Amino acid sequence: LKRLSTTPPPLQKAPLPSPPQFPIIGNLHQLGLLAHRSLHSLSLKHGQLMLLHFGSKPVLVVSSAAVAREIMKTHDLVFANRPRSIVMNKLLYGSRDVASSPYGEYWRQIRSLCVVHLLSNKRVLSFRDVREEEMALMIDRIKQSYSSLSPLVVNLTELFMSLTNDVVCRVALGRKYGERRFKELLGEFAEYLGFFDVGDYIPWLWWVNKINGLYGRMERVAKELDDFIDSVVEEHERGEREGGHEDFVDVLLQVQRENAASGSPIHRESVKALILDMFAAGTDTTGSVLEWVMTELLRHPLILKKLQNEVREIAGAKRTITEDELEKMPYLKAVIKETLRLHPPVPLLVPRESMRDTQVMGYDIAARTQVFTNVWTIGRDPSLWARPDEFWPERFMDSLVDFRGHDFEFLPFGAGRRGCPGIQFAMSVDELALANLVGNFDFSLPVGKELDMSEAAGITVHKKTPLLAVVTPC
Ligand code: HEM
Repeated sequence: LKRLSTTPPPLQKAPLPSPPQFPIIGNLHQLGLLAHRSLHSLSLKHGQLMLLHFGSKPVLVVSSAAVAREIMKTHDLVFANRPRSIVMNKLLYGSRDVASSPYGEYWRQIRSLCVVHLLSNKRVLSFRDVREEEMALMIDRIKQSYSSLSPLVVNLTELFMSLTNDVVCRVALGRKYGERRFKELLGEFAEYLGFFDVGDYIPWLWWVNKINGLYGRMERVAKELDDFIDSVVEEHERGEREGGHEDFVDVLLQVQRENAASGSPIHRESVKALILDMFAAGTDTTGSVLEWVMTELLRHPLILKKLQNEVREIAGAKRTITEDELEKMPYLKAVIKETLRLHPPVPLLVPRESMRDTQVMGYDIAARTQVFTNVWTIGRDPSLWARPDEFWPERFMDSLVDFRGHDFEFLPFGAGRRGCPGIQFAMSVDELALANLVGNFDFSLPVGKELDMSEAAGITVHKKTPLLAVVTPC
């Protein structure tokens, strides 16, 4: 028999956590420079469904239409969650927005508010004159800078970002806010949104970005943006806004009043988070489509010519294209689709997370596995697309394939419950801008300039270098 000891055994030191197997990275896109491209190479080697480990987190990488269908259709509910993110919590009022909110009753309410009141077809149509005015301003600005004495080189990247920002500003806040600091803040905000935070994957390293000051910088940006949006909301509440359109803040305040009366109040922070979501999800993405479409058209002058013929024939001598006329421009729509296939603005979609253990294509997938769907790779899959790497809009002319989330080989806006609710909004801006640009101007590359096709890092993928073109009124 062993004698029972009354003295407690010495405390065992807890084993130190083993060093991370995964390199500590600052930005998702440094995961082999550009994530969607490096994940593409990995999937060529390892297949269309890969399970990686980012620190302590299992991460599923989907690179085929068949697996995407399993995730976003067959098991859409299981994968309807978004992973928790320290960055989103800091920037978006504890993830009270639609895009980063975890799946559940709150998300259902706020998404429905967004879909029914802000982004419905009827509401998008009601902003038609805002879009048409902004297009006319853009065209005038270019024409006024033109002189027949020297070629006019336009920074199209800048032009498109300012266009989409102005449209979203007017629609969401009621007027344009051109102040430099506001634009800088939105720029920093967008940059932080794409940040790959090591603390989300290796929890015991949560302090790294606190110590290096990054969280502090994010909190300052979030606070400044909050002060700004607060002042805009207060201005609306005091009824100080001059005339004009009913904007998103008006709509949300109205819904807030109605809900308060019926006993289910909407918090002020939810209103502000939704407004910020419109900027976060709507400006960069919509601008990126225009940037890539013009890049491809500069590379393919015959396609540009064919598009100009279609647009100019319908516009006639007046040149200004209205939204009604877009319906008569199937080639324009095909050109935009082809751009979205080759250059999806959000190539890995917004990450999702499984809510319980499940099976995908016969493999066991644990609860809380994060999912990246590489729609960039799927859009170039040679088993689904003829001449996959070629910019060939004709492929869409007699095809029913569309980007609304039913065709899993073409998912630039995602699909299922968490699919993008802003498709109508984005397409109405992109189609009108493209038609007016190619209707009014000829485009060529500046002499001696090569087209740089490289992509910059970020959750939304832009060109690495700004797109410059010689623009000549016709
Ligand atoms: C060409 C432009 C755009 C592209 C390519 C795009 C793409 C996407 C993608 C890939 C997602 C995630 C889908 C998923 O998880 O399955 C998403 C979500 C979202 N988008 Fe867009 N988007 C665009 C424009 C817009 C616009 C203009 C708005 C609003 C003004 C918007 C609002 C949202 C919101 C609120 C979500 C979150 C949905 C949720 O989590 O329930 N997007 N978008």
